[in-house]
Parts: sequence; C-alpha cells; structure tokens
Amino acid sequence: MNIEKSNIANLPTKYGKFKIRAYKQDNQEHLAIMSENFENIESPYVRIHSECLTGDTLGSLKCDCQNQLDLALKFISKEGGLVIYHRQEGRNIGLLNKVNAYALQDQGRNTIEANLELGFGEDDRDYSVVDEIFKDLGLKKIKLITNNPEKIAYVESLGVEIVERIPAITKINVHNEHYVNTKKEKMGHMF
Ligand SMILES: Nc1nc2c(ncn2[C@@H]2O[C@H](COP(=O)(O)OP(=O)(O)OP(=O)(O)O)[C@@H](O)[C@H]2O)c(=O)[nH]1
Ligand SMILES: [Zn+2]
Repeated sequence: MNIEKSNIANLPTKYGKFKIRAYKQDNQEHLAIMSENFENIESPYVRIHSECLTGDTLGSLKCDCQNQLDLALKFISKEGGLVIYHRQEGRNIGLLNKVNAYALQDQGRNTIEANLELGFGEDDRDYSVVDEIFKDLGLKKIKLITNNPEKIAYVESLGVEIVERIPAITKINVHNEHYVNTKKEKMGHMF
C-alpha cells in the first residue's frame, strides 16, 4: 500500500493548540490531529472521525457528526490524544452518492436502504489507513471514543489494545432521531 505523509505542523484552533500530519493513500487524504502533549501519553484518547461535509462543515441536523467532532476535539485538547479525520465521506460512497442517498431518504428510505438501493453496501468504509497512522505514531494502547462496534473490532484486529471505550453520544434532535435509531437497531451501535 502506497502511503505518503506530510511533515508535522502546528494548528492553533478554538479548541486549543494541536499538531497535524496529513496522509495520502491512493486519492484520499486524511489527517491526524494530535494534542500538544500527545507523545508523552501512554494510552492516548483516540477518535476515528469519518468525514461528513454536510454535518461537520454545514451543521446538518440529519446526523450527529458535527456534535461528535466537536466533542472529540474538546475532549482531546483537554485530556490528550488524537483525532483521525478519516476522509471517507458518506461511509465511503462519496458526496454525490450520499446526496442521492439523502434524496431517497426524503422519500422514506432509511440510511441503510438508501445505500443498498444505490448499489452500495450499508457501510463501505476501509480503515487500512488507520493501521498506517497508528504504526507511524507508535500507538499500541488507546482509549477509543466511539459507539461503533466495527471500529472497535478493526482496532483490536491490529493488535492495538483498547484500555477503555468512551461513548460518542451527543444530543438527539427531531431530524437525526431516525438516523441514530437505525444505527442502534440495524448497525449495532452502542447508544
Ligand atoms: N451513505 C450515507 N452516509 C452517511 C449518512 N449519514 C451519515 N453518513 C456518513 O456516515 C459517516 C459517519 O458514520 P456514523 O455511522 O454516523 O458513525 P460512526 O463513525 O460509524 O460511529 P461513531 O464512531 O460511533 O461515531 C460519515 O462518513 C458520514 O458522512 C447517510 O445517510 N448515508
Ligand atoms: Zn454526518
């Protein structure tokens, strides 16, 4: 697998000061966002955040992504650790297909049915770049912030120990209630 990585740069944010390194795998570019004390922590907090332009950037209420990213950046800035901004939009079907999936959801399909109707799997994410980032940053033991059992299974399959799981639970609203319930009922997410 061909991975290119950047140098490490400073990124001051409204959450605090971070260090960032970009990684390029095929045509996808990802980001490791590290707290300043990251290197001195034995078991850092880690959030693998899947890109959601509509949520993260536009503040869409259809999902819980922006609130989860906000929670993770605040938490990691305070407690120390790493956010991997994993740029696989729409569970890796891309933005155009995700908008088509949203159009099907406007007609009553749930998030899984919409993906399947468009010819995709319910979740097409590939986490292999996470393995590369963990190796690059020397991570062996982490505290993982997630509700998603697939992310837990993937990290464990790398031989990286999860010493604690921190739920990524944020406020439910009338627009994302159905989405969050589908994740819980059909995708096994732990709410
Ligand atoms: N295809 C598709 N992707 C979506 C939809 N809503 C959100 N996403 C994408 O789903 C990803 C976020 O996944 P989630 O299932 O919400 O959460 P997760 O990352 O698996 O789990 P946590 O770690 O617990 O947050 C992002 O890439 C979003 O762009 C949707 O309706 N259809
Ligand atoms: Zn989202």
